[in-house]
Amino acid sequence: MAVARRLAVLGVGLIGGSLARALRRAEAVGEIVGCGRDPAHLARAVELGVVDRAETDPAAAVAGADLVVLAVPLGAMRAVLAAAAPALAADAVVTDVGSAKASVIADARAVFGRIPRWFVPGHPIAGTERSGVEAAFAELFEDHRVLLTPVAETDPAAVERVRRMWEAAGAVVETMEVAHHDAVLAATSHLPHMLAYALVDALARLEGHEEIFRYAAGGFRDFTRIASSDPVMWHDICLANREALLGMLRRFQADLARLADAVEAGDGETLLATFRRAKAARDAHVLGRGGG
Ligand SMILES: NC(=O)c1ccc[n+]([C@@H]2O[C@H](COP(=O)([O-])OP(=O)(O)OC[C@H]3O[C@@H](n4cnc5c(N)ncnc54)[C@H](O)[C@@H]3O)[C@@H](O)[C@H]2O)c1
Ligand SMILES: O=C(O)C(=O)C[C@]1(C(=O)O)C=C[C@@H](O)C=C1
Repeated sequence: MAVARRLAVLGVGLIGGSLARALRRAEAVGEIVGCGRDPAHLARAVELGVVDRAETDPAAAVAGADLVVLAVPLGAMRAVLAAAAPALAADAVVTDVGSAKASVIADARAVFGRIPRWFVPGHPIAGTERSGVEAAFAELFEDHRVLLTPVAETDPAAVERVRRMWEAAGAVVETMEVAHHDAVLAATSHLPHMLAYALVDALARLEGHEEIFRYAAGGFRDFTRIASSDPVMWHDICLANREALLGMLRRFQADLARLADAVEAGDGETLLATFRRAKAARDAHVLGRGGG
């Protein structure tokens, strides 16, 4: 069943491009119009068949579109939404894919003076450490969760339209309260990215770090994969979700300090108890589960 006659994707990168590919493969949309800052990047998106045509002006991209997806970094959301706003069609539903939700809702309120009933905040819990349209693929969202965070003003019909869009892309859609979303993602996504960046950066600043990295094996590679993610994107996420992330960072600092104290005291019991509790939790809740 068609989700949109014309889909506008503002930000044709990993997420926006993957969604466009998925909806095209599902034959769920008519024309797909892309928008971005870089004409060469946009030309590539057209050349790859990810979008049918592309515009550098958000207003030109959304003109006549009945479904609009904001897929730019969080730091660009407000400017792009403001540029698109005057050209939004009366029947357009607008959603986003931002990794934090309160900040995007604040952006919508800043642009429109209220939270539009046709704006449905969303977040696909799926991705990779890569960026750009070349990294986009149709299967990215299959069996992964998408969290929609409607607020009191949000039109239920608009929520259902966005739900159908994600389901056409193969995702499993859930709704979540805004602050809870930002707290949960601070724990499961934003903190882990901070830790991966911090570890690699700490080692990279050591004297003789070349030798250290030479002897880094699978464990280091696994743990630090996400440190290859786009720094601007994660700069934006950390500042957009500052309060929730700070709470998790302070909690983690205290837990790490307790582990350091146990090492210093030769307190093997505390180390064993911690490691056993963590292994049991990961085996029970993370291993073997489907998507994000
Ligand atoms: N990467 C992930 O794993 C992941 C997962 C879920 C959600 N997200 C969210 O998706 C959004 C996009 O992330 P991505 O991974 O697709 O990034 P990306 O860098 O692959 O794509 C972003 C696109 O937006 C364009 N862009 C940037 N600033 C712009 C501007 N001012 N005007 C117009 N276009 C602009 C870029 O040219 C690029 O094409 C972010 O808000 C991010 O939080 C990312
Ligand atoms: O799999 C990855 O590489 C990701 O970073 C995806 C990931 C995450 O798991 O933290 C990153 C950002 C998102 O907002 C959602 C998912």
